[in-house]
Amino acid sequence: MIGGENRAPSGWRVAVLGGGAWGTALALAMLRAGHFVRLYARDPETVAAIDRGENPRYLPGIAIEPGIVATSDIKAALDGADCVLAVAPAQALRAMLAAAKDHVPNAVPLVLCAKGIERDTGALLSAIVENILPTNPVAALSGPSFATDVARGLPTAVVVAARDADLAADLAARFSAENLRCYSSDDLIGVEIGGALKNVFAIAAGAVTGASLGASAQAAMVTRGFVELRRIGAAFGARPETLMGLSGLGDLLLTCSSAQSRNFAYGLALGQGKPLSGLPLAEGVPTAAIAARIAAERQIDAPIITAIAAILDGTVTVRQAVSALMTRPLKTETDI
Ligand SMILES: NC(=O)C1=CN([C@@H]2O[C@H](COP(=O)(O)OP(=O)(O)OC[C@H]3O[C@@H](n4cnc5c(N)ncnc54)[C@H](OP(=O)(O)O)[C@@H]3O)[C@@H](O)[C@H]2O)C=CC1
Ligand SMILES: O=C(CO)COP(=O)(O)O
Repeated sequence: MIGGENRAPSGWRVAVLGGGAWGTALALAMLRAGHFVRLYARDPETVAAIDRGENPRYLPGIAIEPGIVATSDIKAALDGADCVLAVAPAQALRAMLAAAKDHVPNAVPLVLCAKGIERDTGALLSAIVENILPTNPVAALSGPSFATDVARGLPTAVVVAARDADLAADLAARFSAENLRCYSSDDLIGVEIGGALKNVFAIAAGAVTGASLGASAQAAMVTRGFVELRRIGAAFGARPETLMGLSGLGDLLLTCSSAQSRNFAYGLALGQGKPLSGLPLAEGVPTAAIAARIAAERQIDAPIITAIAAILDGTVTVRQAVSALMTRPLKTETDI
């Protein structure tokens, strides 16, 4: 725990639900911030590996320092927790919360750490929490942060959002440590939308690179993609300045420019015409489909999202999508 008068006292019992790359990295981050950490991984092999000081399936080559109590018993993980971090993939959140529901202590904050929109329902993840755990305040942690960077203790900045600004500030203070700087926000929806939609554009950026369309096309796609992100954000009530921040522009910059991003890597394979099966989690795949549906239903102009969804469902090729995007009617740039 580092000093500074805006830092709250530490020593919470933090339950981290999800033993993948991000759950493991956040468990380490919480440990370094001075908390008592229990990590729930449903796979006993992951638990055994973390006990040995590694998570080779999800964080190969990274040493897991001692102190995290790993368990595949979700009840034990949640017993007496002061705070819960939900770190399963977005499409698995509902199932994981259903398993956790009876064991989450009343009124403790539930912090969403996944980035996505539920594909079947169009629900934002906060709505799923509010539905399953109505007495637990919901927060979201998002921003440009590769699990490997955080696990290695490299300097990283994220944003922690909750509707209650005081709760967001308290969580941000408690989670911050020497190399994890947490900003706070009361724009929960804005932070969620930024994190969810950037994954779709990271796939698009990978596809542009994979199809060798050039750096100019890449910059155009990211810029116009950001316009679409802001349009959809506005439709959900997100504040524009939130989307200009870490969860939104910040995460777009990171994941649209690095093959370290699994979404970018997925798009790269797509653009190169390589097989997609067996690739790691790419949250942008289900989110593209539901974001395209939301845009169509709400009559939001989102041609890049729509194109990515069509490429992913095999309706059009990358080249056909690019051609369609380039021949759309001309317009003023400031029409957002
Ligand atoms: N990796 C990163 O750099 C970052 C990831 N995120 C976000 O965090 C979320 C999780 O990503 P990440 O950890 O990287 O994904 P991984 O693919 O690395 O791990 C997913 C984990 O979730 C577990 N899981 C899946 N379904 C369930 C379920 N129903 N109940 C309990 N556990 C389940 C998996 O368990 P099992 O092994 O048994 O399948 C696995 O441990 C995503 O939304 C991602 O966008 C956000 C910021 C950074
Ligand atoms: O969200 C992330 C970094 O902020 C991780 O991105 P990927 O899931 O694309 O690897």
